[in-house]
Amino acid sequence: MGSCGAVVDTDYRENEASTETHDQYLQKGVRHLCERGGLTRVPTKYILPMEERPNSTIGGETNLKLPVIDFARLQGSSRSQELNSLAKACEEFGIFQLIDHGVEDEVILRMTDVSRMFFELPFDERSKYMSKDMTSPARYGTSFNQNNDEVFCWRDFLKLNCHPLSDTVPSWPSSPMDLRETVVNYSKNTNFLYLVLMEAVLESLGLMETTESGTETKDASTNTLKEFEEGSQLIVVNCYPACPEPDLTLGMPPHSDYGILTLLLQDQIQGLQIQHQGKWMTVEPLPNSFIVNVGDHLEIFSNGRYKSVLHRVLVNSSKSRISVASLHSLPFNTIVRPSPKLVDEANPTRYRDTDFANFLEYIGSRDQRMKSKSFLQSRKFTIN
Ligand SMILES: O=C(O)CCC(=O)C(=O)O
Ligand SMILES: [Fe+2]
Repeated sequence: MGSCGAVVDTDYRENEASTETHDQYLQKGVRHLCERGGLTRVPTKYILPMEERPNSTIGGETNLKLPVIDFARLQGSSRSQELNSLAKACEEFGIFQLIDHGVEDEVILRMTDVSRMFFELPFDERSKYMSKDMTSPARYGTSFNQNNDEVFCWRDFLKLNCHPLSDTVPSWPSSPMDLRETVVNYSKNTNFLYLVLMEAVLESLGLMETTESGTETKDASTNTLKEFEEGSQLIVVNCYPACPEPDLTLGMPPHSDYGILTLLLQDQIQGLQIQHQGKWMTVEPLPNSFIVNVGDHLEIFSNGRYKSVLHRVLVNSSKSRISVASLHSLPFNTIVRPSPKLVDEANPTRYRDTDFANFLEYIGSRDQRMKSKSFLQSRKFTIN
């Protein structure tokens, strides 16, 4: 471990003016670190303690075929069957693959292309968007929570706030030239999928009212659906450069996503793992699909019936990997609590009321690597 630090420290001293500390150098991100070429070891800052390394934890070898939900069937005559599968997937896995989603190949292809091109820009161009402000409409950064992370993870990101688009887009990167148009288009498509999925989620939880004639009405759920429509959307483009020592580090530490649902687009390079029945399992990429995660807020809203999924990202020594996560949440100032219809004597409220401010406070307070699902744990009552 010591010699590894020394190798990179030498590299760093040659490269940078002496006023910059090694830590400040690493704050510029993994791509910046790799760009000079010839990196043969990972810097000490990225080396996880033995017990947190990818191969030291249980599982990891096994590939997992996730439950598959067919978006087209969800809207056709097989809806009730598909709703059952949706409920089962959210209860048992907290994650599924969404196929037949109707988003055009062109929209997806352009999104992955523009993402790759952004990370290939010169560092000075990317760094214009570096910011410590978590609410900034465009934020380039590295690791998970680079201000607090004791050990860094092997990932750079670009986070684009999509709500409301008319306010936020002008602050997004103007380079690559078609980034804004491409992300707007992509975000509208994923937001549409999200809203249709949420209607299905509400129905699968028994929260849609039915009239006497048997036709569905949204009346009782109108307010809830409206809140979802007015919710926030954050596009996170993740870049995991090839890593010289992938067994020592992670692209992302174990975490659950804090919002309602995440729609994830990954390329064909493996890396995502979920924890299932106590074991880390690798998610096999399925072409033309989105991966959909249950987030902490949906676990709370469903009073624990649907489970947010713990996941992490492995890196590899030969290929750079790109993923695009679209995180959907309720509006920032909304209090998230279990739906009253899912609370009764047999199922008392399991979670404290929570909002975005609680989350920000929590995330700012500790090293993310140690937290896993503990934000959610901190919102749990310990009565049962
Ligand atoms: O890159 C991936 O596969 C997962 C990304 C992720 O978990 C996230 O952005 O929250
Ligand atoms: Fe995630």
